[in-house]
Amino acid sequence: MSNYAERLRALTAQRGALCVGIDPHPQILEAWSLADDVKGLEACARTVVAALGEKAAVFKPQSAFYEVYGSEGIAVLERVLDDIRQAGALSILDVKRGDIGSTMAGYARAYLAEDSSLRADAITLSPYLGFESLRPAIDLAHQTGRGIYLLARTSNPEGGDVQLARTERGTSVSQLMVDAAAAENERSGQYALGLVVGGTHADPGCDVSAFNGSILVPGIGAQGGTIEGLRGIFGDAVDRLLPSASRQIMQGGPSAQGLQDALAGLVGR
Ligand SMILES: O=C(O)c1cc(=O)[nH]c(=O)n1[C@@H]1O[C@H](COP(=O)(O)O)[C@@H](O)[C@H]1O
Repeated sequence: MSNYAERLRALTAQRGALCVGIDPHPQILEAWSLADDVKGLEACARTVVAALGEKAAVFKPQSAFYEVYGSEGIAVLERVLDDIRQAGALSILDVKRGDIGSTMAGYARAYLAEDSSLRADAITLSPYLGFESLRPAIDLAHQTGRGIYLLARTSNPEGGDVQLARTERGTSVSQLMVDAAAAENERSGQYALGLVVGGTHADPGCDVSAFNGSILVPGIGAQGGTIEGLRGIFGDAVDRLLPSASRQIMQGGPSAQGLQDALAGLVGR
């Protein structure tokens, strides 16, 4: 069985390194003339995968927009994750979970176990209860060949309050996470751990030049980040980036052509 890092490398080589966020905001539903209900949610999310499923390497549904509609919204999320699998693409389920280890084991089973209906190829996790609190998820990801993206430096302006704080040794909190993830990748040899570093900061405040996994870069488009700006921010690490845009692509819909043009506008740059 190939692991997440290997699958990601193979697929981005074929389809380009871009992640399509599937965030059916109420404003997107309205712009697509869909009702703000579970039927509108399903039509919106599954239209994105139908139009782009064989063109993009990675899709990232944001769980919040599905959870809003309760159990029926979660059922839609399961079908969207299945559509992504059927299209031969990879899924990153954006759940940003983080909890004490014993609870983390539950989240890990929900998203990373082979027999879970909500399984994804990778998930986003928050390491701010301590890197080691994520151990059950890290171990399960290694067992099932899945991936984890750790929030290191988020795209939002408030993130710096915590992530740029310095320890008594002068290292930023985000750098601690970068270094912990890199060490875990070296130890396991699976490179299952990636980072989330927003594409919205001229200086992200952590050095990822020696990082050995994938770097998810949200914030492209609606939050002001650009593909052209990535080399200036990330230097040579640009080859390990997985830029991600949600609204910028979904605003191209609902037509398949409009979505494909929006995707091509980002990948082609
Ligand atoms: O983990 C994420 O994907 C994420 C981390 C981060 O630092 N910033 C960030 O915007 N995101 C997510 O990326 C998506 C960004 O959406 P757009 O701004 O529409 O492209 C949302 O689903 C956010 O929750």
